[in-house]
Amino acid sequence: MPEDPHLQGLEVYRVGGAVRDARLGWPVKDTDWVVVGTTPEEMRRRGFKPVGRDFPVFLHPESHEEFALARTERKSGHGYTGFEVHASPEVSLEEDLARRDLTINAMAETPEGVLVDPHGGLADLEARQLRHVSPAFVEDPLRVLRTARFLARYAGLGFVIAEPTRRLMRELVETGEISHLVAERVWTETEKALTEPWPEVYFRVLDGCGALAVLMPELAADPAALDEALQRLHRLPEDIAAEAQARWRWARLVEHLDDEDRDALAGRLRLPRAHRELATQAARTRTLLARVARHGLDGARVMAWLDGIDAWRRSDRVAPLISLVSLENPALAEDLALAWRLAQQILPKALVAEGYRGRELGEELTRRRWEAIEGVLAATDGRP
Ligand SMILES: Nc1ccn([C@@H]2O[C@H](COP(=O)(O)OP(=O)(O)OP(=O)(O)O)[C@@H](O)[C@H]2O)c(=O)n1
Repeated sequence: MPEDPHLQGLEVYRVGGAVRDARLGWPVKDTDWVVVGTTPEEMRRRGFKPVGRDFPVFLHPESHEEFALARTERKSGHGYTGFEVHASPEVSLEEDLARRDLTINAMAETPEGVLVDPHGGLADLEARQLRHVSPAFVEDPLRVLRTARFLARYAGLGFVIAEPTRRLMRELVETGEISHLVAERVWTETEKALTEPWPEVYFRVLDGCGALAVLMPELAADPAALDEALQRLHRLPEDIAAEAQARWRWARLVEHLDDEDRDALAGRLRLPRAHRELATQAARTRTLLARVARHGLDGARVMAWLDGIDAWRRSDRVAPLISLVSLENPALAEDLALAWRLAQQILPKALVAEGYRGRELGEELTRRRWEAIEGVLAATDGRP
């Protein structure tokens, strides 16, 4: 790096997550840099590509790593828009580090690897403490969620949130500041948290400081149900794609809510449609499990479930949901798989060939599928 011609004569420091994670022995995702003592014009002249909307950030012409000009930030209102950014060649590295959220995120390092650590980040890293840098922590309520998310990532390493920081988090809730967060920021942070190794920790931290009751009141309303939901986060169907993990975890988190509460929550957070749909499917599957446990298995319940998850049009949905069922009731999962396989073989095309049309076609299709399912259930002894 020191001999990189694009950086010749520039004062640059590695900052943030890269410095932290390297020292933790955690995989370093991408490296962010701070540049001190220069101007946007000079960065462009060196071939850096400006990308920042709200503050001056540039992409390196070759490595494409992010280089931000040192800046200070001051709160000037509620929420995200309420920030005054000041970037100029006079802003020092120390000033830039002082605006950051947690001490472990406020360390910098020269290209040669010399640590600059004015806030005791390394000591906190070693003591496993998430601690705020300064009282300015309260200037951005998103930091409550970020701190919860970092704990969801590092809890297994023994990290805790320092008590004074917990106090500031509660303060951000009590002053109502947390309620100014826009849905998009809340969901972005929550979705990231759902991909962390200990996602349940995120929700426990938010619940503990009162933020969950403000941001996701449907989840906070019933502590016992929340507790169970958090335990479910690690119980997912087999073989789901990595990109689907957050969606599945979310679905498991909210599957116990009634339709109205689940919709209200999804609406408040402006969830993407795929998340809403999967949550509904998980809820329908939960209903099926409960009905079968109470009343036993019959064709009507299986049909209601298949209709409820829109299985006939979206057959790809069925296998993962059956996998979900098998976590709780493997015998039922086997019956469902067989019933579904047979019912799926009954095709509209064949009925058309027999002369069925329109409404009669639909009714006959349902009747035969039902029959196929009943046939399977009668033949298996898996009925509770
Ligand atoms: N509300 C915020 C957002 C970001 N930061 C600072 O900006 C840095 C970069 O933010 P981001 O890329 O979101 O976090 P990382 O620490 O790099 O973590 P991740 O591993 O999740 O990317 C953080 O380290 C932190 O110092 C902050 O102080 N307050």
